[in-house]
Amino acid sequence: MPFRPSHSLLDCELLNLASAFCQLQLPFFFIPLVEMASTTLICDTQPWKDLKAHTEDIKKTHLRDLMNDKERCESMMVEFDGMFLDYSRQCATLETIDKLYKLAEAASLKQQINRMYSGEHINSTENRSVLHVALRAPRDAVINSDGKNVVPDVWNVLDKIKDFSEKVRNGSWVGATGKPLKDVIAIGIGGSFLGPLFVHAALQTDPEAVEFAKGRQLRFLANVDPIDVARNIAGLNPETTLVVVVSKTFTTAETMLNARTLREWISSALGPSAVAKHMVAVSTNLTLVEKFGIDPNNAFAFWDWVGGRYSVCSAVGVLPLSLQYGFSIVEKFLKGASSIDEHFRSAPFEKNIPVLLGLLSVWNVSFLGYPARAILPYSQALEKFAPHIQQVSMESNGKGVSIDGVPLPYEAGEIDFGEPGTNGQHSFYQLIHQGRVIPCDFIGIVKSQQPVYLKGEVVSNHDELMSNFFAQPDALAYGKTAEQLLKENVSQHLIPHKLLASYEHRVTVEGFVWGINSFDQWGVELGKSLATQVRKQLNASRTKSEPVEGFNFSTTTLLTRYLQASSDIPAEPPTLLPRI
Ligand SMILES: O=P(O)(O)OC[C@H]1O[C@](O)(CO)[C@@H](O)[C@@H]1O
Repeated sequence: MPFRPSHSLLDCELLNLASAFCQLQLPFFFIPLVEMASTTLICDTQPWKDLKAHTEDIKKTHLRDLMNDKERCESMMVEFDGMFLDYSRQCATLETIDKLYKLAEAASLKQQINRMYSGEHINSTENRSVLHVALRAPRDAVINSDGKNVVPDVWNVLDKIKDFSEKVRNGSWVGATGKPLKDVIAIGIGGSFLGPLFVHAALQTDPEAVEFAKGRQLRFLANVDPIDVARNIAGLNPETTLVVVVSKTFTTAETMLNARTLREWISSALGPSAVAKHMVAVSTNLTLVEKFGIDPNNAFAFWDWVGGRYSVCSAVGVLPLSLQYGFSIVEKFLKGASSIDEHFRSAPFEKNIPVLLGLLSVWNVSFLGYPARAILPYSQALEKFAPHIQQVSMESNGKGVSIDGVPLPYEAGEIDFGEPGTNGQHSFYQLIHQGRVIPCDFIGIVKSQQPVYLKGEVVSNHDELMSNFFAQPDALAYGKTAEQLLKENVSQHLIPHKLLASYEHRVTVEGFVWGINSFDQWGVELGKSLATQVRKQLNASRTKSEPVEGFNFSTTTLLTRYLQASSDIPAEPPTLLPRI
């Protein structure tokens, strides 16, 4: 069982030292013991073996030569609904692509896609359907889970969001002191934060969306670090602020402590009864929503068949974004995602953008041995795309066992990172150019929403940006690998969801081929469990001066020093809120 060495640097002025401690985690701690099935792993199939052998041929070719083959390059270009994918800079020949289609067949990829759309419980370890596609389905669509068409429920919530967000925006829903609620703080973490933040960042530069957002602020509170609370409430008035608590489970420690902190912020300013007008919730767990003190009528539901990291098209993203930009803008991007869903479901693999992206990821990771992937949008509006896809991809496919619980003899998952171009060129591109081979996704936008032309300049500012978008892949092509996604002049607020849906399905394709469950996340439970143990220890040490015990030597040493250095914190401090 492989150890996952990690290290953290606890360098805190309170401790006047920089000390690192290493802990070895056993990543399979929480995998539920499932019946070891005798299913064949994909690596035991002939197409996998053929691709392994083919790798030797590929290593003898040079991308420079492949790029000179016009017919090859032309056949590696695909477009759909304003997206143009050029994957000719991949270290692959037409024979490679054919072999990948055979691998897809061996993985029953088409059948698995069909099973997902038909609502089968493909998330077998949690016994759930996987139907985030239903969140953006047209009102008259029929998508079943457990024999029930879920689309009417989806639209009941969307209609409720439309109604509520319009009331808040037009001032017919006001706060406890009768003032309109012009600012929103959305509390959530992981999938309850990263997707909505990505879309918000993209819409902030869209002139139409900006017009709708005039006079309003939307902020996101994710980290339990009180600095994040302070930053979020800085300059805001509780009288004109609406807090949206976003949590699929309504149990996530960070989110619930932040929710209690902001409930205190509101109550201490406006009285306890103000919570009813200043706090609403998004969750699947309406019982815990009510127990927290939020009226269930002010809760916006979603369902277990929506994974947290796939939930941006549920009330998780739609509510905060509708409050900020209006439901009509949000409804448009749901349509963008839905268009990709239909494409993914029905397009033949050779024209199917998410399938091609997913198969090429498997090729890079499992055959060429390139575990990392750089996501490089040449658009500052997409600055939060890579952080969102990090969770979608790495929490989905960062697995070590097959969906049947069989330890994998190959690595699954990709190490995703990225920054907008051209910023990355002045940061980590040197390593990609001359250090390691890292497959790159270059994403370009044809028309900027913010055109700037200066007299006397050779090109517009957007063309300056795009000069790099076109240059970098060629600079890398000689020896490295890159894909290019060119977004045509679709309006900005359609792009986030076409990209988002394309990458959601890309990750799904990878998981289907690797034979893993991309829709559970048992691996993160260990950390939550250990944090609970430390939390209890800190409380016992601070309130009853109990010595640190039950931890390994390193953690005991650091915890003891932390407690000593922060011993001036009173055991029972008064309620303290940020001072900013
Ligand atoms: O929406 P919740 O239930 O608060 O969970 C937040 C996040 O925590 C995780 O469960 C673990 O990181 C994610 O899958 C999820 O998006």
